[in-house]
Amino acid sequence: MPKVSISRLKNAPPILRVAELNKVFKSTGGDTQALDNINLDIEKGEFICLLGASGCGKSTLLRIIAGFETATSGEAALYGRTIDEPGPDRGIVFQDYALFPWLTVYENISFGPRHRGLSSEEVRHTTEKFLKMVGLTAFSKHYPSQLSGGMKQRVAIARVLANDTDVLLMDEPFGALDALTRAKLQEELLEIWEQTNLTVIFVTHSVEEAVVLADRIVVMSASPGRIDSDITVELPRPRDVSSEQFNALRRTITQKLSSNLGAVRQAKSIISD
Ligand SMILES: Nc1ncnc2c1ncn2[C@@H]1O[C@H](COP(=O)(O)OP(=O)(O)OP(=O)(O)O)[C@@H](O)[C@H]1O
Repeated sequence: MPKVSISRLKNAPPILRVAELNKVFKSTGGDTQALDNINLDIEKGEFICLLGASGCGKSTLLRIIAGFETATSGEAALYGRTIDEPGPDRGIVFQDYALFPWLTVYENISFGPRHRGLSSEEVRHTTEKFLKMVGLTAFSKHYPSQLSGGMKQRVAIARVLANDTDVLLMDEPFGALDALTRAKLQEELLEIWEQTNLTVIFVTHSVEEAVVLADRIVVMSASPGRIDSDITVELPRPRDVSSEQFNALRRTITQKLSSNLGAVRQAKSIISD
């Protein structure tokens, strides 16, 4: 029995709209067009993976949605409001955890709720709820340096969840983890996603990770960063990585990425000739 049917997404209102968005980085070495005319509508509750080769602009797009970076033209809007700064409606999880090393696990997670002005009872309730959700209740008094990579990433996820965020932005969050821990955290993330109303935008290089996780895979191509294709994943959950359908989709997407890479190499060689 699939845990989540993608039918739960039908008719959900779009909450995030990226429209005609361009990003050019100017530097003394020349301009880099990181993103070229990106258009993307994301519905509430969707799990989107941004997938593409290094340099295709995945992180730049995520950082613009997070409000850390501004578009050169076009816009990203959440609930109809242009994003021009970070906000509590979006939380970001990076590959390198970005925890406060001087705070315990409990204090890292309770930091947001305390600064939101919740009562001490609400802070305790929220912190304990998310500690439990990520399976770290027994480690609440540990410091980040006393945790494994997987545990640190669980704390980072719990910290974002405790901020009562709507959109969870994840930039290759499991990229530094070993294969087994990565698979476990993917499973846990999907469980959390099912228990909450979160919209997830997840950046990855890994085709397999995207096919395991996503409702939609947005495949990007580089130089400049563009959306190459937007693929709805109809496979039931939990997904069987050894199934024929899983592998057929993985192959199709890998071929797309390879042909994108080939086109970029060809374009670069024409430019440099
Ligand atoms: N602050 C910056 N200044 C100048 N150029 C930048 C800056 N940030 C990114 N770029 C350039 O923009 C392009 C897209 O970079 P970005 O990091 O978004 O790609 P990515 O797909 O996330 O890559 P990776 O998978 O390697 O992290 C690259 O050519 C990169 O060199």
